[in-house]
Amino acid sequence: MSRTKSHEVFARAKHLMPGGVNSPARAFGGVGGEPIVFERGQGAYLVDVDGNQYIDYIGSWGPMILGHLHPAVREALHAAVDQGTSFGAPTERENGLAELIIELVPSVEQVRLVNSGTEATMSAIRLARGFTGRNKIVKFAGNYHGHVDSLLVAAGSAAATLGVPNSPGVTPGTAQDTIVLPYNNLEALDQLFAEHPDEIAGVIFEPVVGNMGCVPPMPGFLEKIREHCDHYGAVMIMDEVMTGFRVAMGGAQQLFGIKPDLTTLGKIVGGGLPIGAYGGRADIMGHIMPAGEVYQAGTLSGNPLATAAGIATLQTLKDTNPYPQLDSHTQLLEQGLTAAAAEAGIPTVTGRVGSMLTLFFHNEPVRSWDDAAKCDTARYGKYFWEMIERGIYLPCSQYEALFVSAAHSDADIAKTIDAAKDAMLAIKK
Ligand SMILES: Cc1ncc(COP(=O)(O)O)c(C=O)c1O
Ligand SMILES: N[C@H](C=O)CCC(=O)O
Repeated sequence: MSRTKSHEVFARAKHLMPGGVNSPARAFGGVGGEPIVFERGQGAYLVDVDGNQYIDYIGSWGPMILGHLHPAVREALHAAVDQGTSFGAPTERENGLAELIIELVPSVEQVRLVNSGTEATMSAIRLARGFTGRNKIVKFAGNYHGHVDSLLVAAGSAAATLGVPNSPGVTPGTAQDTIVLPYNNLEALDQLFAEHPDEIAGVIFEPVVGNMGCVPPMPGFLEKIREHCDHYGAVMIMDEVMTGFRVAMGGAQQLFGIKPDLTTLGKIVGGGLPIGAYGGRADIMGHIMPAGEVYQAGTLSGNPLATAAGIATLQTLKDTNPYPQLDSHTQLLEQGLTAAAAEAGIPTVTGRVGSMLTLFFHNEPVRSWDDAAKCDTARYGKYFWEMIERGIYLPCSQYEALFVSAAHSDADIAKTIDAAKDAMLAIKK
C-alpha cells in the first residue's frame, strides 16, 4: 500500500496545526507512524488520498452508526442547507430532535442542545453543582468526558494514550473538587459517600467505558451509583456521549435498566455533524437559564444542519432497528479476533457491549484503568499496522473502542477476521 500523498499532506499539516491534527486521539501516538489522510467515506469504507480503501471500524469515533453518507442523512442535509445554515433563533428542527431524544432516552424529560460532547458534560456538572449547591464531582479513572478542565483528571482516551491523564494547564484549584475513584469498585463508592455525605454534587461516569478500551460495568456497579445518589442527594450523570443510541436505541440506561438524573449525549445524536446534548429530570433542567439561573449558552447551538443530520439518523435507527444485526456482527468479530490471536498463541481478552468492542493484549479480564494499563500496547501497535496493511482501519490506540456500523456486511466481518489471522501470525515473534 502506497501512502505517498497522505505523507505529503500530513507533512504540511504539521506546520499548520499542533501535531498536524485537530484532536490528539487521531495522531497515532499510541501506535507510532503517522496518521492516514482521508478523502471520502461511503458505507463501511473509507478511502484515503492515495486511493487505498479500508473497512472502517472507527466511524468518526462513534457517530457513523449508519455508515458514511447514508442516503437519509445526505438528503436531510441537502434540504437543510438550501434553507440557510444558522439563524441563532428557534427552529422547528430543534423541536424535532428534542422530541426524538425525549421519546427514545428513557430518563430524559427535557433537553438542551449544545455543540459537542465536551460542552454537554461541562454543562451537566455545572447544573449538578447549581442544583445541589455542592461543589464536588466524582469521576472514575480511565473514563473520559471530553476536555473539560475539571474532568481532565485521571482521564482516558488520548489523554491516557499520550500520557497526560492529568493535563498541564488544569489548575490545582480547578481539580480540587474532582474526586477520582476506580471503575467497577463498589467498596470505594461506599467509603467515599460515607466520608463525604453532604459534599458531592454529582457522579459522572461512562456506563460502558469506551475510553480505556471497551470495559463493561460489572453487575451491581451502576445500581450502586444510583443507590448512593438517591441516598445522599447527589446528581447521577450518565455520560452517554458514546453509548447513546449505540448500545441500544435508548442507550446504556435502557440496556441496563438504570435511570440517571442527567444524561449527556453527543456523537450519534448529530449523525456526523458537531452536536451535543444534555437532558434529564425536568425539575433539574428547569434550573438552566432562562428557565432558571444556571448559565449556559451557545451561538450555534441547535444548528439547522446538525439537527437535520441528527433527526435523520435517529429516525432511521428507529425505523430500521439495526441493533440485533449490530450485536451479532460484533459478536462474530469478537469470536473471530479472539480465535485468530489464540491460533497464533497470543494472549488476549475482550470487552464488548453491543457494537462496541476492544481486543486487549492482556491475559486477565480488564475491569478498571489499573487493569487496562497493564496491556501490551506495543503489541497492539504492531497489530494495528498489520491490519492497516490488509485494509482494516482500527482505533489507533489500545485505549479506544472499535465500532461496528449498520453498513458492515457479513463479508466485511469475514474479511476482517481473515486479516486478523494473518496479522496475528505476523506479530507473533
Ligand atoms: C464518553 C464521552 N464523553 C464525552 C466526550 C467528549 O465529546 P466531544 O469529543 O464531542 O467533545 C467523548 C468523546 O470525545 C466521550 O467518549
Ligand atoms: N475517545 C475520543 C472520544 O470518544 C476520541 C475522539 C477525540 O477525542 O478526538
